[in-house]
Formats: sequence, C-alpha cells, structure tokens
Amino acid sequence: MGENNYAKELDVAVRVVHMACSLCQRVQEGLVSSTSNDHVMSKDDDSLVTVADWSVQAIVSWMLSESLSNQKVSIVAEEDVQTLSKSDSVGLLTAVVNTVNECLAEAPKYGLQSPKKALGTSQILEAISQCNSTGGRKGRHWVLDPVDGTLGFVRGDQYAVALALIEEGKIVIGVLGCPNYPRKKEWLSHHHSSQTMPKMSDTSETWEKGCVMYAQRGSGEAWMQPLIHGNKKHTWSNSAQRVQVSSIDDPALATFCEPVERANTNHSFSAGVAHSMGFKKQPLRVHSMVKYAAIARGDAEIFMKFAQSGYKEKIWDHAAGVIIVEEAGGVVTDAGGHPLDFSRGLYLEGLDRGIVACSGTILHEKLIGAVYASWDSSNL
Ligand SMILES: Nc1ncnc2c1ncn2[C@@H]1O[C@H](COP(=O)(O)OS(=O)(=O)O)[C@@H](OP(=O)(O)O)[C@H]1O
Ligand SMILES: [Mg+2]
Ligand SMILES: [Mg+2]
Ligand SMILES: [Mg+2]
Repeated sequence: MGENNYAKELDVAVRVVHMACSLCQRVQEGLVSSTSNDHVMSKDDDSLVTVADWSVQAIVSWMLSESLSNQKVSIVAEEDVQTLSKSDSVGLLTAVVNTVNECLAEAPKYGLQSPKKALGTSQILEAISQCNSTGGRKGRHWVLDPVDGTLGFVRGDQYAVALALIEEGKIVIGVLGCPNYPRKKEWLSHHHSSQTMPKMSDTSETWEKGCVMYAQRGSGEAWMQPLIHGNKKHTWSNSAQRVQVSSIDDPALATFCEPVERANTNHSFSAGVAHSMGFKKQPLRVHSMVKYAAIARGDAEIFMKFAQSGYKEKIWDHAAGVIIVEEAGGVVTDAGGHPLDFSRGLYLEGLDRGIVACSGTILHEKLIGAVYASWDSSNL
C-alpha cells in the first residue's frame, strides 16, 4: 500500500473490514433462510439493529485496540449496548458472543491475531461500548458504521461495513466493505427477490460478489479487493485493483443513485432535479454506502440524498464513502457545493440541505445549479 503515515492503520483497517464482511455474510445467510427474526431488534428510534451490527462493532473495536495498542484508540460508532443489555436480550447477547468468537477465531486467515482464548460476554460488551467517542476537531478518531443499510441487510440486499479514520477533523483513511456488490453492475438495480439475477445467498464461486474498497487522503488513488470467499484455505494476499470514477459527463448518459426508502430522502425532489438535469435513466435505488462505492467504481455518476429537514446526517454514514469517491476522482459536497465537515462531532453540522456526490466537476456544477433552481419551486 506504499509508504505513508497511515500504512499500519490502513493495513489493519482493510483486514478487519474483510473479517467483518465475512461475519456479515454468515449472519445474513442465517437471517434470510430463517423464518424467525429474533436476531433483529428495533431500537428506540424504531430503526433496526441485528446481531451483525453489534458483532462487527465488537470485532473492529477489539482488533483496532489490539493491533494499534501503541496509541489510544478513539472510536465513534453507531451502536451501543442499551438494547443488548436488556434482560429479555439474553438470547441475542449469546448470539453476539458466539458470532464474535467465531469470527475472531478466523483472524489468522486475514493475517491478524486471534485472542488467546475466546472473549467473554463482559469483554465483548466492553469492546462495543468503548466505541463511544464523540469525535471532533482534535486528535485521531476512528469512525465506524458496523452495518450501514441495516434494512438492506435484513432484506438480503445491499449493505456496507464502513470504517474511516479522522485526524484533526479531516478524513485520512476510508475502508468500505460491500459484501453483496454484484459482479455485473446491472444487478445493482435488481432487488434480491428478482428472478433474473443469482440469489444474494448464493455463495458459490460461480458468482463472485463483494469487495472491499479503500483509499488514503491525498494519494489520488482508490483500490478494490475481492472478498475472501467460501471455505477455501486462502492465505491473505493483498491483490488490489485500482478504481476510478466514470468519465461520463453527459447527463443523458448518467446514472444517479439515491436511498431506497422515502423516509431517508425526498424522491420527488430528486426526480425534479433529475428532470432539469436531463437524466434519462431511472434512479438506481440502493441501500447503504454501496451508492458511494458505485460512484467510485464508475458504475454510476451521481448520488443525491435530501433527508427531511431536521434530520442530522451522522459522520459514520458518509466518512468512508466520501474519501473513496474523492480519491477515485469524484467530488462530494453538500447541496450548496461546500465540502462536508467531519470535524464537528457525531453529526455533519452546518450541512446545506443534502449531500451530492458526482463523478466529476462538470456534472457537479450542473447538479448544484439544478438543485438551486429546483429548491425554490419545491415545497421541501
Ligand atoms: N430519517 C432519516 N433520514 C435520512 N437518513 C436516515 C434517517 N434515519 C436513518 N437514516 C440513516 O440512513 C442510513 C441508511 O441509508 P440508506 O441510504 O441505506 O437508506 S435506504 O435504506 O436506502 O433508504 C441509516 O444507516 P444504518 O442505520 O447504518 O442502516 C441511517 O443512519
Ligand atoms: Mg442503524
Ligand atoms: Mg448507516
Ligand atoms: Mg449502521
């Protein structure tokens, strides 16, 4: 990964995200094939959380502390142990403990060290709850969304594992695991229930899906690795392929993506923007930061998200995706054209209306203009 200030951090982060992807695949297969949903819970805000969300947070927290123990590890992450510690969550907690230990036992496959003995419940709860940093403009903070797009995850569809490092308020590393990223970009637009694509739960080697992408600030390069698949006795090999944004700058040929759920973005506003831009294609609605991955890989040109006013975007929903798109040659700003500010704590404070990511400056300038023009005439 070249000589740089963050070589060790990036190396550990990429390996641990590979481990997390494997964990998620196993849990997702179980969820999709099971008739009960006792490994999925609702949080106080009615959003979903699963065994995978807590388990990934635990393994990332544990691995970062163990592997980078010469530094104090500050982690800002989505999950806490509130729901998991409730008296009626014993079954869930047992599932998390088993999932975490099963995953950590495989660490040597990824060139990392397993714990000497299986972690106990309290160690795992501690690893999860230690990710309670609030970030900010001083020092180093890891930013983790253990499962982004939990709804997609539960549906057997797209989701991502997102890990970034922020130093003095700036993102310096981003790693994005996309376990269901399809081999053919056309399959991104198919829901998992579609008859025309291989089933998401098909882990055979004939359909190699999934990747881990990563980038480091200022390198001008973004990279992608295939997931380590199946039961093959792989030893870690760091084969990576460079990714770059699309060169399409004609809106008529461009693909734009947006969140699936109406609750998370204003579909009719983005449809108006798309119309005035002259986009011809239907929007690509995909769960999670896989949308950023699609821009970085050149499979789509635009990502727009306009959350309801009053909703504050969280840094873990964007950090890894933003740096990967930028280093792959793209542009990410708020709807006013200003860079996103990751230095103000848990939220993207001061965000102007929404988030736009584009494959290049030509589309970006047009898009910002189209958002301004559409804003006044909309009743957002
Ligand atoms: N009301 C509202 N508005 C906007 N955004 C919200 C809202 N509520 C939640 N979230 C965050 O959206 C994250 C999921 O984004 P997606 O792009 O995957 O959404 S969608 O499922 O495709 O609709 C999701 O991330 P995860 O919780 O990690 O799945 C949330 O952080
Ligand atoms: Mg969530
Ligand atoms: Mg998220
Ligand atoms: Mg999440």
